[in-house]
Amino acid sequence: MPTQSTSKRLWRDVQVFDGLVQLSEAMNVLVEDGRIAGLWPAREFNEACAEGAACAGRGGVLTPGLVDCHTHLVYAGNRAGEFEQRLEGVSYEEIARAGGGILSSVRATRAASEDELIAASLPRLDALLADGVTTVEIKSGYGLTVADELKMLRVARRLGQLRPVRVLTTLLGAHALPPEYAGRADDYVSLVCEEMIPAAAAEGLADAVDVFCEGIGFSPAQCERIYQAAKAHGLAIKAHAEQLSNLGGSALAARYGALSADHIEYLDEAGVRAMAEAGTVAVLLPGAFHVLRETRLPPIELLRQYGVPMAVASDANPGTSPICMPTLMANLACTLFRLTPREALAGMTAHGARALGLPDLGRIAVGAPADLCLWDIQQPAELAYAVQAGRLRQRVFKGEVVYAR
Ligand SMILES: N=CN[C@@H](CCC(=O)O)C(=O)O
Ligand SMILES: [Zn+2]
Repeated sequence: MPTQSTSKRLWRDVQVFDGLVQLSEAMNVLVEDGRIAGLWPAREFNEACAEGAACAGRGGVLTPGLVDCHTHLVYAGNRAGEFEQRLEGVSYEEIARAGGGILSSVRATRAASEDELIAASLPRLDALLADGVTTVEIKSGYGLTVADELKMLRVARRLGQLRPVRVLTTLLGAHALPPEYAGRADDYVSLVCEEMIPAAAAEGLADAVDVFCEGIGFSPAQCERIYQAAKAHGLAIKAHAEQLSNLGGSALAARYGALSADHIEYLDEAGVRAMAEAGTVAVLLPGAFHVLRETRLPPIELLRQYGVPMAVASDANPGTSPICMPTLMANLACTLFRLTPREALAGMTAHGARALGLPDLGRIAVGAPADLCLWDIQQPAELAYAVQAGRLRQRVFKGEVVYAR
């Protein structure tokens, strides 16, 4: 893995997408001590500004490192068989109610050791990194016992030590009702609130708590109990909401100050308004929409009207989105959801970072952490336009060039 030793580096004559917009002319970008120290139009650039800086790259498009703010990267096994069933007309919900779906991945993940989960998950993480990711959120949710959920979170933390990437972890104990609690969902929610959340918080294993608020998941009342426990332990809140039906899960999450409500195909105007008022980010997951062959579109125009920031993420998981390519998500966000390429890229940078409570990330601005990608393309929109691996020339993490070719 090539690295450079100087801490002062200069990228020259690059087109810049700053996380929200494309800058109007070619720029020079100076990085020092892991942060962006200067940003000048290339034509105005004065060598004295960057004295002592090594030239790290010239030409191409510089973007913030991509932020994949919603993944289920850690799991064992796969669900290719269910993919075939769904193609034959069996629905995701029917498979779940028959004990497959998430519970199928739970069986495989419970049976796997931490090392086995690392071995299974690293290639997926590497695929994200090869496509420009510098920050990734990883959820638990395939353990559904205290020990197995903590195991997943530990694996997620270890992945962040094995590769130059920032990993945020989210406890998703309320992903599905484990079979041993059949008919006793409230008791399982008590386990999540009284044992899982306190244990994850005490061990520093979770940055946030998520729920699956859905008919095949948990009711709004059950989710609310989980949010109260998360808040009591100082953890941020997220929601899988309005994916298959409208239960008002996004508005509930917003009332608890959630960082994000994710999926949201069935979100209504009241939910959009609640999110706008709370500053809750809408996380769009076009991979799951595509794989489930969903037809109900998220309310993109309403989200725009109310000024709700829209993030875009891979939702990499074995069931609804077995896809580890964020730039493909940018393409699907445009083709399926009609986002503009600029919106899709903001969704994978500035707004993705905001969905993780990290507003300094995902930007190219003086003072921001220097997580960057240099791409061999002419203009930023190409990242959403073409689906093509191998365009990443450099990946920069905390000011270090951690990948170069
Ligand atoms: N909707 C719930 N959770 C995941 C899917 C998990 C699975 O099917 O394994 C999602 O984000 O789509
Ligand atoms: Zn998810």
